[in-house]
Amino acid sequence: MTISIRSVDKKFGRYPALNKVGLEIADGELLALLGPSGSGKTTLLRVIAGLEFPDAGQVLFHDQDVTYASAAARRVGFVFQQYALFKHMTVAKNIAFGLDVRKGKDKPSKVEITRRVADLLRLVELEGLGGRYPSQLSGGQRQRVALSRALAVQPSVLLLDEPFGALDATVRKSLRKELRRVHDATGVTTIFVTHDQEEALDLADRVAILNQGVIEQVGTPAQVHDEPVSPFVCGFVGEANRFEGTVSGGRFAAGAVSLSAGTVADGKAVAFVRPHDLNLAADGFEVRINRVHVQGALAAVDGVTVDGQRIEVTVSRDQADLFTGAVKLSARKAHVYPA
Ligand SMILES: Nc1ncnc2c1ncn2[C@@H]1O[C@H](COP(=O)(O)OP(=O)(O)OP(=O)(O)O)[C@@H](O)[C@H]1O
Repeated sequence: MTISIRSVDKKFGRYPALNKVGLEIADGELLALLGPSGSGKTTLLRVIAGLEFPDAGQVLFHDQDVTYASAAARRVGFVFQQYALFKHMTVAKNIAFGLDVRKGKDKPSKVEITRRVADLLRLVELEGLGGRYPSQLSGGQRQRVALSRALAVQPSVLLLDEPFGALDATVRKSLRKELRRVHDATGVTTIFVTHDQEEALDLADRVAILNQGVIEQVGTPAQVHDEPVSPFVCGFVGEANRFEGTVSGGRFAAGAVSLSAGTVADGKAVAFVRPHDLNLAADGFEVRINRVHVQGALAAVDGVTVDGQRIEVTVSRDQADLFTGAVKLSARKAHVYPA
């Protein structure tokens, strides 16, 4: 199912939650909506679901205008952060629910429903747990049931709103992999809301970054990380050292820090350098090293420039010993924007 969102506006009172939002989602794509709290992610997901209607603009499913169609008519599958499972029903009954409530010729036979539930339990690796009740499952297992239940009705699109938000980091990571595997197995167009950039970059084919109701950039995880189009995207996606300074003749300067500014015009500017884009260089700017801490195969280095700006560097562990006392650093790559 391809989805087109065209110039969608949504206000709550006078507050614009979505402002001229446009987005094209390809058939079978897994897209993450990423942004800070209050940026409009949930509102956009609800507009796509048909749980909220826009003030202006259009939503198209496969070239058909569904802007004001109900959620049921759109055949969307939904997974929320809270496990919205029916407590008094077994796992199997929960998964079968959307099929059980169908009427007439739309309702599959009992045998067919049992087969589909078994397939879905296998898909999310919960075989043998169909007879349990939600209270007898872990948080991660409940979300896998919620995912199966959303998939049972063979939705045209699967929408997930922070589905792993309430789970601990390890379970989140494994469910992320699981969702990707399930997506690849089913091919359902999937839109996933998260405020966790690592989750978005790890999971999605493309990431749409929202800031105050506006989409600032849509791109592959590599594009939004390596070629951020705005200071907001650069600061939000991935780690970065941030400097406020001035561009003059193609160089950015902020106190002791000097960086290539590319084609940015002379004037006030803001610059970002990823910690792994800094390296030792005889003609670099001086940094006094405060601390080196090993993190697995990498080492994180904390330092400070002569005029007191904090600098973070990430290096491979075998280079860590070189970072003692005072060193000189230069940036392999800097992102500079007019301020
Ligand atoms: N029903 C509503 N009534 C009034 N304001 C609302 C309503 N729903 C959302 N808003 C406001 O619209 C803005 C966008 O909210 P939304 O829930 O879409 O953001 P979000 O990016 O999903 O945030 P979070 O990550 O915190 O869930 C927020 O400022 C929010 O307070």
